[in-house]
Amino acid sequence: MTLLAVTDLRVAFAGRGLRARPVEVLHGVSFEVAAGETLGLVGESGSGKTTIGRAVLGLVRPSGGSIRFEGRETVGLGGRERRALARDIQVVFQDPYTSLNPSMTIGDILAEPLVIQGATRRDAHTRVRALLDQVGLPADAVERLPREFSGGQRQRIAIARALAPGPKLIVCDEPLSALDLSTQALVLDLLIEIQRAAGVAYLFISHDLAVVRHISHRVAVLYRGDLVETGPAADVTSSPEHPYTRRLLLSAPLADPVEQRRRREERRALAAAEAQG
Ligand SMILES: Nc1ncnc2c1ncn2[C@@H]1O[C@H](COP(=O)(O)OP(=O)(O)OP(=O)(O)O)[C@@H](O)[C@H]1O
Repeated sequence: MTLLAVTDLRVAFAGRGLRARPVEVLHGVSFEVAAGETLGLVGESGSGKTTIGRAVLGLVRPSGGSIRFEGRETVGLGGRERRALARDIQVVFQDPYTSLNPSMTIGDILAEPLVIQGATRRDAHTRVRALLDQVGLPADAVERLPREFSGGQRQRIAIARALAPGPKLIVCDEPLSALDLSTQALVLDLLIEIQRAAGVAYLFISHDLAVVRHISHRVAVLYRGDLVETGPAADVTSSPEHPYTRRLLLSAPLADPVEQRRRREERRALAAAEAQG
C-alpha cells in the first residue's frame, strides 16, 4: 500500500539580493514510499535531499506539486490538521547533539509527545520505559539529561522520541553521519530491527551509498534537484543505469588502494565522457 506519494514536487527559495528571482532547487520530483518500506534517498551535497525531507514534514512550502499521505493531500495543511499528521510522520535529524532539549530529562523528552496526544502521566511513564527498552537504553535514563549520553545513545533517544507517537513514516535525515563507524553500524541495525517490529516506513536520506544499500528496499538518486534513477536497492547500487549514479558509486571510499585507484581512473573517464556529451 502506498503511504507517501510525492508528485512533481517543486521547491524554490528566495534568491540573494533585492531583485533576485527565486531559485528552484527541486525541479519536479516524484516518488512513492510504501507502508513498512525504506526508500533511500541519495545524492551529493546540495542536491536537495534535505529539502525533500523538510517538504514531506511540512517545514518547507512547495512551489508546486503534491505530497499525499495515505491518499490525502498534505501541502497547505496548517494548524490542527498538520499537528495530527505529525503523529504519523516523524523525523530523526543528523545531529544528536543539537536535536534534544539540553535542559529536559530523557523521561520528559519522551513523555512530551505522549502527553500532548492525551496520555495520562502514568500511561506515558509506562510507554517511556517500553520505548527505552526498544532502543536499548537503561530504564534509569529517564532521570538523566542528554549531556550525560554519548552521540550514539543520544541518537537512540532521538529514535525513541520519533517512535513515541506511533508514526507510520520516519524521515531519517543523515541519522548516522555524526557517529563513528562502529556506532553507525549499531544504530543502523537498530533502525532495521525497529522496522521489523513496528512496520514503520523510512525515507532514509544519506550521502553514504553503503549505508543506504544496507537499509533500503529501494533507492532514489537525486542529482541537482532531479531524480535521475529509482529502483530496487540491489539494482541501483550494483548495476546503475544513470552515469551520475555510477559516478556516485565510484566515489564511495574503499579500503583497498589498488581498487580505489582503478575506480578513480574509471571516474575520470566517465567525467570526461560526460563532458563530451
Ligand atoms: N532555507 C533555504 N534558503 C535558501 N536556499 C536553501 C535553503 N535550504 C536549502 N537551500 C539550498 O537548496 C539546495 C539544496 O539543499 P539541501 O540541503 O536540500 O541539499 P542536500 O542534498 O540535503 O545537501 P547536504 O547533503 O549537504 O545536506 C542547496 O543549494 C541549498 O543551498
